[in-house]
Amino acid sequence: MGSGFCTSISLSKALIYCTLNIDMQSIPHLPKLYLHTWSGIIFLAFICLISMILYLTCRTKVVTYWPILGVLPCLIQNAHRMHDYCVEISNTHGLTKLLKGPFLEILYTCDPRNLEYITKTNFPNYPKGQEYNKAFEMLGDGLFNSDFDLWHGQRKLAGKAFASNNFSRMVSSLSKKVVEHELVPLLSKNPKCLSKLSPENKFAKAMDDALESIFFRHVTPPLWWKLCRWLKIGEEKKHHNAWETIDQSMAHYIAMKKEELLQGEQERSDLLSSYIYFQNEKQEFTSGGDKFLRDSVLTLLFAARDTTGAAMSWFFYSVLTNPVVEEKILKELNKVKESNFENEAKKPWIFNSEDLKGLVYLHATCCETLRLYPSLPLNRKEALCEDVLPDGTVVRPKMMIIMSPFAMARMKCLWGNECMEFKPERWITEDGQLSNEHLDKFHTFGAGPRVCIEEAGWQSICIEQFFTHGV
Ligand code: HEM
Repeated sequence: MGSGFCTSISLSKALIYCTLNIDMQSIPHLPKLYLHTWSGIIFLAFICLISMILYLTCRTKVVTYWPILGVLPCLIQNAHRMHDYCVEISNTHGLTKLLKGPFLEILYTCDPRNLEYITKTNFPNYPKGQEYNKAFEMLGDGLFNSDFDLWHGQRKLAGKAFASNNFSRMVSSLSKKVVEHELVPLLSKNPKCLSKLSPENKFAKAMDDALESIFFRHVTPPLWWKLCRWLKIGEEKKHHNAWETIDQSMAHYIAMKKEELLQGEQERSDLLSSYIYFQNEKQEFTSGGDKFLRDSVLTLLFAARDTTGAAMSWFFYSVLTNPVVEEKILKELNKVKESNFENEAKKPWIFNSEDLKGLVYLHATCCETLRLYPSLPLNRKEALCEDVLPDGTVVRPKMMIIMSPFAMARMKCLWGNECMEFKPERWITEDGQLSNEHLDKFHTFGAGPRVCIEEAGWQSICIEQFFTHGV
């Protein structure tokens, strides 16, 4: 090493002499300077070589541990394709993998036994956690973003609001009205109405921006996004602006609804009215004035809006790209049409939730859509105390746990060799009934005490909103 180093110095001296034709001995301190320059170049070359080796290994290996940085470079490199990356991790490293970086310890899992244990069996040990709460700070103290007693109180209130008969009646009739008087005419007159040229809805855009920036908060180190928030740059600038717009709109809706209720214009059927009623009744956890109303209703909007939108988009995509499935659904719907619609000539036929009850193939198609394209592809929890998961993995306090229903759906060991295929038939038993065989590995709605509040009723609400036939 020493002699090689000296040789390279002499060679370089000769090279410079030949090229520049300078008498190097005539320049004072030159050998010392060369020595510094060359050791610097060699050091840089060494760093480049190591980085290249690590880069190539990182490209071919799914999870690589870099010195000091741990898995951080791999996470950053794959942030834009996080869901596919989870599938790759599971296919190469197994259903559960510990990922470590500076100030970062993530336990990634898509093992159904672990998910069941975390969300149900030992639920109290796995709250969403402080870092999750900070990432979703925009939702305030709403149900989605709270833990422990506050969550319990909010969950009870939301349960009461959803259980009201007025609410389900209102959703049912409003959905039908929207389809009949707005969606169908819009689609018939202007098939490009959903293009980017449609007029911008400020509130909708703010909700999109907010969700996108919150996603980035989940996949970047907390210190980094907090610094960006402080500087109001990049995704955090978007977040800040979205927050302002959302707050203005929410304040407007709340004031409008209070006014309507004061005038006695409306019965208490929507969720905001229910929350105002709970507050007037001084029920537990409802103090906090308009902030309580804003946090509760914004949470429901966040929880319902994109989950349903994504599910419906993937549903139509899957049906359109699988003509055999489409044919089978139309066959089922035609039977309902024949028995329910006296005046066949009157199009479009708009089905309501009652009409769609008992349509096994349609239900199976929805389940298959939500299996392959879960609206919440990643879910996150934080461990309180040390624990051991059913697969033997040791969990340490404060460890971040990332669960991936998206990856779970793509595991051959769980769903068989045809796991990637869109096959509603897997949800139907031999005697034509809906099968509950797969429910233990179907975590699209979560499970346990924090299972999606709409889990039971989602199908009736969503399908009714969009299902039209004969347009
Ligand atoms: C296809 C549609 C939907 C899917 C796939 C879905 C999925 C989920 C998932 C995975 C969770 C998280 C469970 C957890 O943290 O462990 C959740 C929670 C929640 N969902 Fe949904 N959801 C859907 C639609 C809706 C709708 C329409 C509403 C309300 C109108 C809603 C309200 C909520 C609420 C309030 C929570 C929080 C529950 C809690 O933390 O206790 N969801 N949902």
